[in-house]
Amino acid sequence: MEIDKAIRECDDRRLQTKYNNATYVVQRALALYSIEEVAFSFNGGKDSTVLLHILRAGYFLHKKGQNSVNGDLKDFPIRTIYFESPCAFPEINSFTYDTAAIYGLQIDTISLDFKSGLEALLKEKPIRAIFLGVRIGDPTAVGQEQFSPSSPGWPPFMRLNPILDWSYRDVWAFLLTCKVNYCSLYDQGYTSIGSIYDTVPNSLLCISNSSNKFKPAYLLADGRLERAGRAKRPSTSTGGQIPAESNGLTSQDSYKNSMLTASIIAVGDEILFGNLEDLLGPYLCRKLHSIGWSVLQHSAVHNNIDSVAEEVERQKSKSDMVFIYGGVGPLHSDVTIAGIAKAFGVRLAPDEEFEEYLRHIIGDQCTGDRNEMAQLPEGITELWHHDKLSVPLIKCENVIILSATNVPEMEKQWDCWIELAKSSDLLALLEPYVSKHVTTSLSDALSMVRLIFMCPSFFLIASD
Ligand SMILES: Cc1cc2nc3c(=O)[nH]c(=O)nc-3n(C[C@H](O)[C@H](O)[C@H](O)COP(=O)(O)O)c2cc1C
Ligand SMILES: Nc1ncnc2c1ncn2[C@@H]1O[C@H](COP(=O)(O)OP(=O)(O)OP(=O)(O)O)[C@@H](O)[C@H]1O
Ligand SMILES: [Mg+2]
Repeated sequence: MEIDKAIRECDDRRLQTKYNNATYVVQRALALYSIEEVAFSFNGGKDSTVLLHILRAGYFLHKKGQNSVNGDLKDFPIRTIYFESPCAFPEINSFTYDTAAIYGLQIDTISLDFKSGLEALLKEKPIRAIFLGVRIGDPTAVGQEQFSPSSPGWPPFMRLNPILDWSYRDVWAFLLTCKVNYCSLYDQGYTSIGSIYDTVPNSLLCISNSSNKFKPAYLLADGRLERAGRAKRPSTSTGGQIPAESNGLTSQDSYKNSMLTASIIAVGDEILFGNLEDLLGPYLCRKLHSIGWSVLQHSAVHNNIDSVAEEVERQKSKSDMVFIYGGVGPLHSDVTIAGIAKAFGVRLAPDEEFEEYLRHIIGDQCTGDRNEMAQLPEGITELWHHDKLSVPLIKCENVIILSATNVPEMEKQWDCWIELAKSSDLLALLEPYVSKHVTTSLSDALSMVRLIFMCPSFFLIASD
């Protein structure tokens, strides 16, 4: 079988592992469901083209176990569904039908929306599971596993996502290594294809001396920018810009003129054993105080997922912002990020954008098929990039993760954080604050306390 052969003969270990895992998912699904009970959702896009060949290879390997296989191009009995739309690119339509003809796909074309179309299909056919080319990083992938039941409100079926953990880079490595056809739009600078109304070529591939000539999609160096050619929808991903609604604080107005609160969490056994003097916590306390924030608590916890999770869970609801440092790195004992994911009840998932930053630092020294440091809490993570930082600051809702291990590094990260916060709506919250001293002739301390409670803003006044 040509796909299986091409992957086994290539020398890309990462691709081989991704391929083995994906075809394994296909084989397990085919062991669980009969051929009549599965369907393949194919739309001619690059991810579903990868999936087509993974399914062909997975089916071949499944049948090989039963000694009843010929590996022919047209040996593909899985029902294929295509939701046709008048808004689709003609190139996508023709590629879909041409591919169906080459590989003998039995295509059911559906002209309804996804949900109604699936409802009608499932009434008519015994389908129980559908293969999709969804990948982590797609807006619809959040919370999905390789086997994910359809969402509440959708007809009941299993979503099968064999290439869920593939990156943009993996997709192109596969298509080019296997030398299979893909839709011609990808050679014209399109990197992710939606409808004709929301998709243009990716401007990052524009050939500099020409406004309408683009390089092919596989030359996009940073997979995180795959959707740069898609019309913007509300999203948590920032691409270096900080969205107004994402400062992690609940309501701006309620904070105006009142004191913002922070908690600081240090993670590290060495601090608790007394082997290391913690200089970073006091530094952060001073910095927070200098911008008028009140530090409610500064705690230290063990390098252990549950200790981090419990402390983050406590502090994130108590304070406006939580700053956490220590336990961020490549060691097995570095569990801060896993603890934060646990505190928010989300899983760790590969973050393609973060992986690209790490790749630039580690370069070719990066071995293996998965960079564990690029696993970040799914659906709640924003990367705040600053030119002075080699990797961005990581923000999970109102928790800021600082990877500094010494004061000069912390100073740099703090300065960058302040600058980035100023460029977002956090600016209003970082307005200079004025501390005023009063002298009173009131004789007893109790009267002084009363005065503080009656007009606190006199003691802490925002500049406006
Ligand atoms: C076969 C199939 C099954 C789907 N199942 C679900 C589902 O269970 N829950 C859901 O919210 N969306 C489901 N969707 C919709 C997708 O999540 C998503 O909205 C769709 O692929 C459009 O993506 P786009 O807006 O990026 O083009 C399904 C789509 C397809 C084609
Ligand atoms: N119109 C459709 N008909 C059938 N399946 C679809 C359709 N739209 C999306 N899908 C399914 O959802 C998956 C994810 O869609 P998505 O647009 O992210 O990927 P793609 O179209 O394969 O590639 P690209 O990201 O380049 O557009 C597809 O691989 C396919 O399985
Ligand atoms: Mg698409």
